[in-house]
Amino acid sequence: MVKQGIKIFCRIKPTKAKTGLFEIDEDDSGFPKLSVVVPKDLASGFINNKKEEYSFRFDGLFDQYTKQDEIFDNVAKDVIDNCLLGYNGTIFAYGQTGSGKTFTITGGPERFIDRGIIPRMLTYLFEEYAKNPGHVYTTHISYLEIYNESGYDLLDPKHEAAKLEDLPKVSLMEDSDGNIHLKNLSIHQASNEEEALNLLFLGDTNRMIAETPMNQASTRSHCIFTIHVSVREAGSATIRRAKLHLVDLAGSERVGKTGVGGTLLTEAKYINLSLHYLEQVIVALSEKSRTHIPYRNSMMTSVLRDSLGGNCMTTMIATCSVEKKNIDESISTCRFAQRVALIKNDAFLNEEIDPKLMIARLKAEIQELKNQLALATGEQSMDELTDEDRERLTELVDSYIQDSDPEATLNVGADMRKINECFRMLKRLAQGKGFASGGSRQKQREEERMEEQRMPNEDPMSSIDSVSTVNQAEMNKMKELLKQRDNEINILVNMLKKEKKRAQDALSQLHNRAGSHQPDLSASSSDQDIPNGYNSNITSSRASDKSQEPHRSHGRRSRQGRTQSDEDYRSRDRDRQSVDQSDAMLRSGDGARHKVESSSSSYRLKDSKRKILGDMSVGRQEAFEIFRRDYPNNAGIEDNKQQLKQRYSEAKAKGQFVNECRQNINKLKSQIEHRRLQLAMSGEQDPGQPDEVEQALRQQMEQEKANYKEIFNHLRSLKTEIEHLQHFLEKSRLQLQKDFELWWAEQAANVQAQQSLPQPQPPTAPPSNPSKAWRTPPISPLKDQVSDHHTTTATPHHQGHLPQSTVYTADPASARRPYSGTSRNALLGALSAQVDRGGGRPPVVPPLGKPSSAGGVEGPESKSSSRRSRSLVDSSGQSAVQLTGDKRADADIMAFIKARQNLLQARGQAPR
Ligand SMILES: Nc1ncnc2c1ncn2[C@@H]1O[C@H](COP(=O)(O)OP(=O)(O)OP(=O)(O)O)[C@@H](O)[C@H]1O
Repeated sequence: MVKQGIKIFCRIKPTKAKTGLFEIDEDDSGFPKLSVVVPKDLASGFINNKKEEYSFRFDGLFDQYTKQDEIFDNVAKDVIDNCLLGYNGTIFAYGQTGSGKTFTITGGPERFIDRGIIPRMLTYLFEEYAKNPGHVYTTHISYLEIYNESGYDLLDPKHEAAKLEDLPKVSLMEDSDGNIHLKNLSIHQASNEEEALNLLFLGDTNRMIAETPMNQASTRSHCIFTIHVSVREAGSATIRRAKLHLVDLAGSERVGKTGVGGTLLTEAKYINLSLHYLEQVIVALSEKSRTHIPYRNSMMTSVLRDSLGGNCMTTMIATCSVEKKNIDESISTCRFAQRVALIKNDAFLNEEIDPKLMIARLKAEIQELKNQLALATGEQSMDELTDEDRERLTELVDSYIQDSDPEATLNVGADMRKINECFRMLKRLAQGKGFASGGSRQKQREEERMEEQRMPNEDPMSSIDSVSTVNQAEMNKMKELLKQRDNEINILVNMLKKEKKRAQDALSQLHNRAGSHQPDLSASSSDQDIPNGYNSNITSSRASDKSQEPHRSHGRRSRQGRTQSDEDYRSRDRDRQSVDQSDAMLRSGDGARHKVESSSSSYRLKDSKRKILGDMSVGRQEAFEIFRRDYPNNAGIEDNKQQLKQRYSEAKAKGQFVNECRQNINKLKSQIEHRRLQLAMSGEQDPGQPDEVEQALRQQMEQEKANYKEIFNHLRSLKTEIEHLQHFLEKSRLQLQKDFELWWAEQAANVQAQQSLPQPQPPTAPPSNPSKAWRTPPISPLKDQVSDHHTTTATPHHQGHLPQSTVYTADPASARRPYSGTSRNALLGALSAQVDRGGGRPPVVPPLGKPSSAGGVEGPESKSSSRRSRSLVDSSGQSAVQLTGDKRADADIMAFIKARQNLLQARGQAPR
């Protein structure tokens, strides 16, 4: 058992603001110190505390320049290494909203280098597995989200969850021993890195889709990604199991800021009850006198029971923001961490006997006992011994006789039939008749060969005499020698036979192969010469369980009857498929065209645009296109697409190179084989002298292998990067779709509100950072418009009719940006076109910034446009367009009309 305090680390979030309030002191204590200087105006605001300087010690402190890989190396590696040894581990991130918890645990939303602890851990895990081929590993994954004391399974593969409540609900169960079980939480086996990452992607996507402005899930929910690892040494019955929780807690802010200037701190106010309960547990654990720890108060503390004061090696990462406005929260986070550091956990090795092996052992024992019983009662089995039984007995008797130890015993179990058979064999041997089984025949053959090896002039009688006088040890020695020679002869005979078939065209074949780009499928190459693990497929494979099993011996016929060349062929074929796949992806042209197919889930990525547009009406599609073009994240999406394209090209080139290396290795092997054969046949080879030609070939082969290894590793990391980029794109696609739908719904709602109220509403704009904008509490549109000169001011009366939950909290700059200039005209065009269609006109999509030939849309200065728009909506704001009677279609039409009017108003072209 290892008694260990919870380790605490602190990570400072990057900021452009120069605050000068924090200082990191790396003294010799091994525990760096974070000093926080509170400005006087803030210090007086702290409740019951007027201190101006605070200092906190941590096991490690990471400033704002620390990269994700450093965090992984310094915080996570230890935990995962211990997990592989059989110790449970937990890493949890704690800090206020927006301080970088998700960034640290899962990673940033766009760049590959920003991937967080979880994806890096999964990659590391499978790399470690590959390093230990003598061990059998299994990995299972679960992903739980806790929101408002309810648990949800994020690995629901249906991928249709529009709300958190659509996900399967997870509940807590406690067994009679007080152990907590999570009912309904699915657990998935991941046989390789790709499957594991796909599970993470699936969970993250479900998490994102389920997040709405109402529940602000990411801020107020806890997410627990759990990796279950089990490891067994090949042949051992002992199995080690460990659980690793990676926890992204809800935002920890606990105080409300009120008052003029927003600097006055009021009474502490919990916004998240479960974090309050977490604190209670931490406090109870840090007080030695406390016996009752209130784990049961919340679902999160129940799930993390072992991580807090139990059988686990736990690490906390406190995420802090150094900006002045966040200083109180950062101090609070650091204080919390100091308390956490006082908790002592008792981690022990989770070792048990593998039940399957135990059963096998018990079965053997039962059989033995049955045999003994039958022997004692005389009720022996009357079945004949099989040939296999006899062979085995012959081997046992033979090794018994050969054993020079006088104490050696012959143990064949309590089976009378076997005992009798052994007696029969021994009798035959004593009579000089030898074994009667296959084993004896082999012995006889050996003796005959010995006879043939004797000197031709030797008197047979005298040799018999001499044989009879040599002692047993010498005899054995000779037999061994004989066996060796036999083997050598056999090898040469086989080679000769092979050569007979191929000798005539061996050289021409070699030339042919050198000129061909196709892999040499006939080469009898052996994967023994390929470094371990390089035959593994770089593409996804369902049968990849094998990758976790100890490496099987190659170079001989496997149990399924496959030869090594078969394996080689298969392996090469897989490599080719991988390149082909990259090629196909590249050919598809559009980087957003996703080709990843997860083998563990039904998580499929498809053409993003088609997927979004699929069920939209034409007018909506047009509006969407414009929305997309002005979408604040569009630049990032395009950048990721370009990167993806680049990676595909790289992967394709590398894949070809790997194939070439493989072919070269096979060619060199054939050449070495051929050279040996030639020397053997010509008898020129001096056994004491290495052959220089062969050595040169070997050197070349080593070089090729090194190239192969290097490029293959590169290819593997490229593949991971490609998967991440694809995931980012898929996430962006979903976010874009979500934001568009919400914007659209808002327009429709505004129109409905407008129908009862003649005053117009200003347009709302997509958020500057859509994924985050939803998280902040809704702000009245009035607030935005005060600083937005391009929009009109809504009356408070109107706000009451706005769906508060869907109001964007975009900054004024971004609120203006999406609908300015040419895009504004284009959107206007799309809206007009839709309305026109409502009146029976053909759809018109005007070119950006140009007057529409069909008259649907004019440029900003066009008077006809504004004239026509007035005819669509009358001066009272009521629609002059005939509605269809269909609720949804009418809402669409009204949304267009409304949005159009808003835009015109913003430009001063429409009546208010
Ligand atoms: N170390 C960092 N480097 C670069 N960007 C960061 C870092 N930490 C956080 N960010 C960025 O800051 C924003 C907020 O971070 P993040 O979502 O991780 O916060 P959080 O603490 O998880 O918030 P919440 O409680 O709302 O979930 C994100 O856009 C993220 O990319």
